[in-house]
Amino acid sequence: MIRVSTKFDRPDPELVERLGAYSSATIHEAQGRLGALDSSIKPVDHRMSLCGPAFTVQCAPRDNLMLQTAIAYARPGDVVVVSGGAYTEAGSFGDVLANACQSKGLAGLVTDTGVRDTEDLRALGFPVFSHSVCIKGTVKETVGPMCEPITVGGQLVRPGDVIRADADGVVVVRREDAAEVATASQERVDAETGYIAAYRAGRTVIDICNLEPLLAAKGLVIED
Ligand SMILES: O=C([O-])CC(=O)C(=O)O
Ligand SMILES: [Mg+2]
Repeated sequence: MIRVSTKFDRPDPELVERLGAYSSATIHEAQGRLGALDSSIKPVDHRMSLCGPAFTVQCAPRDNLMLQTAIAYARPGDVVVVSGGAYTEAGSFGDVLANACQSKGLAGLVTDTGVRDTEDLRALGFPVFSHSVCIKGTVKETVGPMCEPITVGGQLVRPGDVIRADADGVVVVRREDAAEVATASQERVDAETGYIAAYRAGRTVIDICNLEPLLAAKGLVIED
């Protein structure tokens, strides 16, 4: 017998909302360039984005039994994070399951395997981030872990960690670091807003980034 528990601590919803205000790239930078899932995991529509606690599940390759089970037990606001062993030649999720997720109020799905029915997923607007798009169907045979730490896109994802994803990619934030990362993200946005204002006012990259001493120290002489 395999026992799984669906009980885990979720982050404060206000904290999730705060992180959702920042882009995946900003969060990745703000937490010291950590947490980015492999860049091959991308939205099926660039307008899709999500932010929510991870509800993790491990599937056997080309088998979506546990993914279906996870959808049944995930809570509104959760992001279902699926490892299918990075098996690309399977369409483990499509518009039928997306309707099940959306009607439950789930925040989205992230997977290192494939999805299908992408035209319908785009029309539905349920946020789906996948490693591949593949028409090949899956079986429902293998039980496995749910709400346990898994590896997806080269990153460890634990249940309750915060997943933020947008057109640029997917980043995971440790639940215990979420408040600190939100603050650091705001600091980064403030700094970047300052850079943009300075560039628009006509200042140069050399000036703003103080590149002259750096380039000179590296022995670069520019004849302009
Ligand atoms: O049926 C499946 O297993 C996956 C799929 O295509 C859907 O959810 O529409
Ligand atoms: Mg389908």
